[in-house]
Amino acid sequence: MSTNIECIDVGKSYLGDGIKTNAVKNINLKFTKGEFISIVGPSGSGKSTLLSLLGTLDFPTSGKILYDGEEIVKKSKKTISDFRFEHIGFIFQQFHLLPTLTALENVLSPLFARKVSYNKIERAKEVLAQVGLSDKANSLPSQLSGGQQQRIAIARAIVHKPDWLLADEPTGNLDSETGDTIFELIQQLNQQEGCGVFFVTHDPKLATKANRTITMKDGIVISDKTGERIC
Ligand SMILES: Nc1ncnc2c1ncn2[C@@H]1O[C@H](COP(=O)(O)OP(=O)(O)OP(=O)(O)O)[C@@H](O)[C@H]1O
Repeated sequence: MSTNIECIDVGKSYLGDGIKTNAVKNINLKFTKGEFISIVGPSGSGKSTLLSLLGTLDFPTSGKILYDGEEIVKKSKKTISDFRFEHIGFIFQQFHLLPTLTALENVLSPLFARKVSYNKIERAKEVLAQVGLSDKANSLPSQLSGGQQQRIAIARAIVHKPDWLLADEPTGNLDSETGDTIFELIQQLNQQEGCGVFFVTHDPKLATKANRTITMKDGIVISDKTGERIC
């Protein structure tokens, strides 16, 4: 499955305290597997909402999102969860590592209770090596720096070989030098593993390094630019 994604008139509204917030509106976008897309825009412009819709963590209140022509969120909970396991990896600003598990166990955790065709431990060691942390396999998250914890979170996000890596401000908690290194690592994985990347960021310098930049404001896409990578 190549998992191209198409958003058709996608909208998402939230109802809270009787007030309706239109978090995203009229989104019409197409994404091809392997693309590296940055998503920028002011706080509250709908970036995280769009990312959770693309990741099937939430469902649109209008319009639809097609994955190779299929509308996944209309299917059963199990089908949605299997789809997410097979196709999507997530990383967040807060690393969300399990504090009592070692780095290697954290990387392995998405594979617990899943049947896969490869050796799970070998695969986890392989991705730990890809993020440059083979020597930290037995460390607990508390024994690692912020940048190292984010690397472990990235290894965990790609261990199941997803088609798309969804990154919600993954450099937001890191100093700019570490943030740049994390960005470069994600770029490398995009090229080596062939997984597409959605990279939400507030950092315009990082955003321009992607080959496609989507800018949001007040829930709508105000620009969608594809160009040469600057890096
Ligand atoms: N669960 C929710 N319930 C109600 N309103 C929500 C919910 N999640 C988001 N919103 C609202 O939807 C709008 C878009 O929020 P979203 O988090 O997508 O923006 P963002 O661009 O990611 O912001 P930031 O850069 O601050 O993370 C905001 O007005 C927000 O308050």
